[in-house]
Parts: sequence; C-alpha cells; structure tokens
Amino acid sequence: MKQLRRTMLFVPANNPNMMLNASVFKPDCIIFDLEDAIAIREKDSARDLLVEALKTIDYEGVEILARVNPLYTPYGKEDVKALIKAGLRNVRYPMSETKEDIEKLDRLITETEKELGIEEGSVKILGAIETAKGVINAPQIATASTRMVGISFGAEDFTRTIGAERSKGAEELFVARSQIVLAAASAGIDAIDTVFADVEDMEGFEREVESAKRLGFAGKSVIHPSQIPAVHKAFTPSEEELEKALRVMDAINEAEKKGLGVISLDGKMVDAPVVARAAKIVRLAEGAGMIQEVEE
Ligand SMILES: CC(=O)SCCNC(=O)CCNC(=O)[C@H](O)C(C)(C)COP(=O)(O)OP(=O)(O)OC[C@H]1O[C@@H](n2cnc3c(N)ncnc32)[C@H](O)[C@@H]1OP(=O)(O)O
Ligand SMILES: O=C([O-])CC(=O)C(=O)O
Ligand SMILES: [Mg+2]
Repeated sequence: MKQLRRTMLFVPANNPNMMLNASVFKPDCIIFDLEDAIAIREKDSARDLLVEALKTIDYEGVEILARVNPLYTPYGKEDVKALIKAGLRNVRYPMSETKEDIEKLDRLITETEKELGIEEGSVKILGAIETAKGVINAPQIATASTRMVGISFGAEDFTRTIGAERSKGAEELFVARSQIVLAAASAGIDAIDTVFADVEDMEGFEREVESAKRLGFAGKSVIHPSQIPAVHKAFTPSEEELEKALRVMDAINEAEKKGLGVISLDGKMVDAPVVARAAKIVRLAEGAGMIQEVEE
C-alpha cells in the first residue's frame, strides 16, 4: 500500500513527553528533530534520548523519520550511525543543496548498513531543500540516490537565504515551491510542503494548506498536533471524489474487457489521464483507510 505522507509532525528529540505522545495525534509521519529544534549543548543528549525512543516506543505504524544534523557539522555522522543502529529507516536530511550532499549521505548510510548487516538500500532519504542553491539544484537532489522517497521545502531557512520575509500571500515562495513539486514529480517521489510557524493563525495555515494541495504537493510538514486535521482533510479525497473515481475505474475495466480505449461516462470523455487521476484517488483512499485495498 502507498505510504501516505500527508502530514509530517516535527517533534523535538529532547522532549520525552512529546516523543511519547506524538503518535496519538495520528500524523502519517513523525520527524524527530536533532537539528534546529535542539540547542548545541543538547545535541548529544537528544540523540541518546532518540536512540532509546526508537528502541522502546511502539509508534503504531506511523512512518518515523529523524532530521539529523548536516554532515558538515560535528554531529551529523554520529546521528546517522547511531540512529540506524537503533532502528531508524528514514533520514530527513536538512540543508540539501547539491547532488553531492546526498551522495555523501548515501555513502555513509551504505557503510553503516554493511557494518550492521542490514540489507543494503533499506534506509531511505528525504532531502530537505531550504536554500536558494538547493531550490536551483532540486532536480539533481531528487534523483541523487535510489534511496530518495521525497524532497521537502523549508521556507523559514529559504526566506532567510534569499533575503525575503515570509508574507501572507507567500509570493516569495511560489517559484521555489513549484520547482520542488516539479523536481519530485519528474523523479517519481513525494514533495512535502514547508512548516507554518504561527500555530495560532489557523486561517492563514488553512490557506497555505490549500495552496500546497493546488500546487501538487503530497503533504505538509507541521509543528503542532492542532495543524494535523486541516492537512488530512485537504489531502484526503472526499466521499464524492472517491465515488466518482471508483465509477471511472469500473467503467474503464468494463471497457477494457470489450477492447475499448476511450469511453464516455456521464457525457464526459474518460481517457488515460482521467483514469490515472482516478487511480491515484483510489490509492489515497486505500492509504487513508476509507476503503479496503482493491486487487489490481
Ligand atoms: C523551522 C523549523 O525548523 S521547524 C522544525 C523544528 N521545530 C519543532 O520541532 C517544533 C515542534 N513543535 C513544538 O515544539 C511545540 O508545538 C511548540 C514549542 C511550537 C509549542 O509547544 P507548546 O507551547 O507546549 O504547545 P501546546 O501547549 O499548545 O501543546 C499542547 C499539547 O500538545 C503537545 N504538543 C505540542 N506540539 C507537539 C509536537 N510537535 N509533537 C507532539 N506533541 C506536541 C504538547 O506536549 C501538549 O501536550 P500535553 O497536553 O500532554 O502537555
Ligand atoms: O523543513 C521544514 O519544513 C522546516 C525548516 O527547517 C525550515 O522551514 O527552515
Ligand atoms: Mg530549516
């Protein structure tokens, strides 16, 4: 079944209470953060705490990622090695700027998998793009390793690096967000939109969620449990969309049996792109538990 990545909930890896409870809010993914949410003096203790959490807590099917420190810091290498040893299988790599950044991470992961006797390729990478250079190199980053499952956008660091402020209209983010969606789509991986820092501004948040959905993102990083429902609502098909998609799939299956390609349903043409869109809606609905997985 397709791994849904509608929500990725950031959880600082120095907060035992949040780490213990994060899966209660049913995000699709949890990102334990060792990077910017953790002060320098706490880098080692947070890593130790996360190692314990990975070994002992049952996250009930939620996809677990850790945002490690970049490899150019004194913490990155140990983060990657210790966390994989503790069972981590998804690395979210911040400040991904070039293909070489990912290749370096890929080599370290391969070396660690070999040392630990873990099947090569089992650890996946999500590249976080959050600088001007990273945005320009997004297509190369997205295809830098067979481990890539997604790329994400980080607007807080991005606006800092281009010398802009984040605005309500988000014009300053438009090109970067689209570039990330295009790079991910052409690589066949997920694009995850940025966090929205103002937890109190639910209206502004919902506006951003809608625009992320319209641009083609698969989901959004969030920082607070209260942000999860709005994202799930936007990125899950409605009952009406699902019903229509199932009718398209039924109609095309019938048509194929009769050797027909293009057909019409309710007076509208059903061709390959319509079928592909319907199939995607069905996959999302399966992932979200709205329907049982349909045998292909
Ligand atoms: C730009 C970037 O790099 S963003 C990525 C890095 N940032 C992060 O990881 C921050 C993640 N978020 C947080 O740490 C917090 O949500 C904060 C600091 C923003 C706000 O925290 P609080 O003031 O404690 O929020 P609030 O009081 O509303 O929390 C309500 C409950 O939700 C829990 N909660 C809040 N945020 C989270 C979270 N991200 N994950 C899990 N639980 C959470 C709290 O622990 C609290 O639980 P409790 O009722 O059992 O005590
Ligand atoms: O990756 C994210 O969504 C958050 C982040 O680090 C940023 O915005 O700089
Ligand atoms: Mg950042």
